[in-house]
Amino acid sequence: MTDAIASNVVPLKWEGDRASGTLRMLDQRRLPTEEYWQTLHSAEEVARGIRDMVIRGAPAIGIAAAFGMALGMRAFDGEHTSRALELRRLHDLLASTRPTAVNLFWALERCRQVAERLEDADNAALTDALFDEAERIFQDDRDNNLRLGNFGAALFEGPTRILTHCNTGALATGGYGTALGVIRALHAQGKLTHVWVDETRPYLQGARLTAWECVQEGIDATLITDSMAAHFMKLGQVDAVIVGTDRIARNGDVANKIGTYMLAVLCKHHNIPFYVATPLSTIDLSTASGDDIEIEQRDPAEVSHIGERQMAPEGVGVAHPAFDVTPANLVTAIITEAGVVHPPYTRSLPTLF
Ligand SMILES: CSC[C@@H](O)[C@@H](O)C(=O)COP(=O)(O)O
Repeated sequence: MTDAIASNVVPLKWEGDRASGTLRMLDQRRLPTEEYWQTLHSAEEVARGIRDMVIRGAPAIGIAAAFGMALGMRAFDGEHTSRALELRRLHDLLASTRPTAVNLFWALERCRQVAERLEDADNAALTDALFDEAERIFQDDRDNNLRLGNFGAALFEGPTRILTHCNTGALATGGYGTALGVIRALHAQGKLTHVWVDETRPYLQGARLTAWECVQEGIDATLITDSMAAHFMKLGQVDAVIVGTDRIARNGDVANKIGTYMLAVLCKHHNIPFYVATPLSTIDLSTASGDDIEIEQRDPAEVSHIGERQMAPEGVGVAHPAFDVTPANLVTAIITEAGVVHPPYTRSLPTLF
């Protein structure tokens, strides 16, 4: 796959050799004002990085978890007989970090299969194979994004104004991005007129990260609060909405950043297409519908405060579901590296695999 039009932004990188090297993670909590790379040595540190949102975005979480498994195995010097127990512990540690993004569990399952295949190999060989797998997951995700970006861009003929939500770019993936990957491809093909970037309350992934990626890439973007989307749609200034996803159920229901469902309803009202861009690794055919997807509940302080500053009075109740589920009937099409599928998703999604 060509790298020619890919951005250079990555959420993590390996530094040094496998025996003593470290995982470097770009601390996304400090962007856009500071580019600070954390240095991680262990599975425990990787788990903390995912839980604390140093790294976030469904595919990036999966990639980090795979490196966490490799780092965990590298540190293991026990007997072969206790290895299965240690692998289980590492799996559970990493799986407990965030519940909604299925890529986390998908990547850990790939690592489990590697360990199963190498059951009789020594610890060093298994560690090496887990590093190989983590690198493959990383590289494949980037390649898949480039593919799906081109499939997505082909849906648009002329000058296009896109609205997007949360951060689905290079920072959230192995590189390039899903929804932001389609936007990058449109930009590269000269078809993109403008991007509306939802700030994405309360964690501000749009304002802090998508806006930063657009500026880095020279993409003409305007930051809006989530509540302004309807206004610009009514003015006829949005041609399509493209979002990413943390998990798509078998019936096509889409879990994504809180506020996504609201956009899909607005699109229906304004007769605007609502697209979801995703690698196949985020499609979970084992989950029947969105009702079965666990929605992460995050710290209320992320809603009541902006940074350190308290915005709400003590004593008020605060809710913070980090994701919502958009019903399949509001989704115009799902864009993947294997092509674009349309409703009914119960029929079209399985054809992708
Ligand atoms: C390619 S990223 C798709 C989704 O993971 C993204 O839209 C999103 O909701 C990220 O949520 P986050 O809570 O920042 O991890």
